[in-house]
Amino acid sequence: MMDKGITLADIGSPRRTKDIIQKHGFALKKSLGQNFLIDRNILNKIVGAAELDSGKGALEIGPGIGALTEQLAQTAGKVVAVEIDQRLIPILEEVLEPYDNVDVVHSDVLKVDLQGLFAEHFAGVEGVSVVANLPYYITTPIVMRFLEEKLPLDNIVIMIQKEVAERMAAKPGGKEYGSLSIAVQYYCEPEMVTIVPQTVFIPQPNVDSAVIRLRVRKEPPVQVKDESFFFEVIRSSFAQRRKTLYNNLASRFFNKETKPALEGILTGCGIEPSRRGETLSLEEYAKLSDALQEALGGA
Ligand SMILES: C[S@@+](CC[C@H](N)C(=O)[O-])C[C@H]1O[C@@H](n2cnc3c(N)ncnc32)[C@H](O)[C@@H]1O
Repeated sequence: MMDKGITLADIGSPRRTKDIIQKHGFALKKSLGQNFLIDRNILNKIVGAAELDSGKGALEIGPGIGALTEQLAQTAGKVVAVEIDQRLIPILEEVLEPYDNVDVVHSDVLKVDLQGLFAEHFAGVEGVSVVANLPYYITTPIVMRFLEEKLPLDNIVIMIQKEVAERMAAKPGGKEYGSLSIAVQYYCEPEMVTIVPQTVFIPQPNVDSAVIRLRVRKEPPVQVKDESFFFEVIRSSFAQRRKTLYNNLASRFFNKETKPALEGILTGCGIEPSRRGETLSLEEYAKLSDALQEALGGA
């Protein structure tokens, strides 16, 4: 396939990326996390991890100049790319012109009506995955928005800062394990796909990156009576990492008079009060959240 004399499937090559940027006089904005991918091997790994086929859809966040979008368009049945930067819209329309299965939406992914977007663009599609080289400054709010809205997703395959990927995949006991690990693992099964060197971007970021696949669960692995209280308990348990679980929970949920009950609640769940939040498993948090809620009169 040819596009004005240029071979397709190469937006992500260093040469073509530079040509597109130069032709449009585009100045990359650091504040929007604009580090564009210029490595075919990494692009292939991202797309491969999303397990797409011609019946499936891909939602890309932040297409930039379309390097990943083009690979997705060649693999998925339908691609929707949400880009915040108005200056990139005409560029995307031009470079993606040969593909009739791509819709570019000019919007902020944190504000766009995701349910409406799914209904409008993915009707009749068998399964949708989020696939993105994310703007790192808002990785966590983006991922949490997709998970909390309970969109019908198969996978979330994202390039993110390596440390954040490690936190998402962390198991109890280590220093990376925290409220992000638990929230992500409640909704998904995380799996590291690959570590990515800084040299595959223009311009190069100051941090190391990783691609992670979050396979979205059909059902959470634990049942809780009240999801929002469960997450509140988790956040409170990590409020001050040096404090014990007992002290963190006491400052959030108890006063002087009610505090003596906490020890019994914890031991009743088989949890030593002197443990720290980072040692508890998802199952233990589920048990603790239900017991605390009952004791506090919320059940
Ligand atoms: C790391 S770049 C990735 C560009 C391209 N996908 C690639 O891999 O080369 C992040 C992209 O996200 C866009 N972006 C930043 N904040 C956004 C937001 N809130 N909503 C949608 N797009 C956003 C940026 O303008 C940029 O195009």
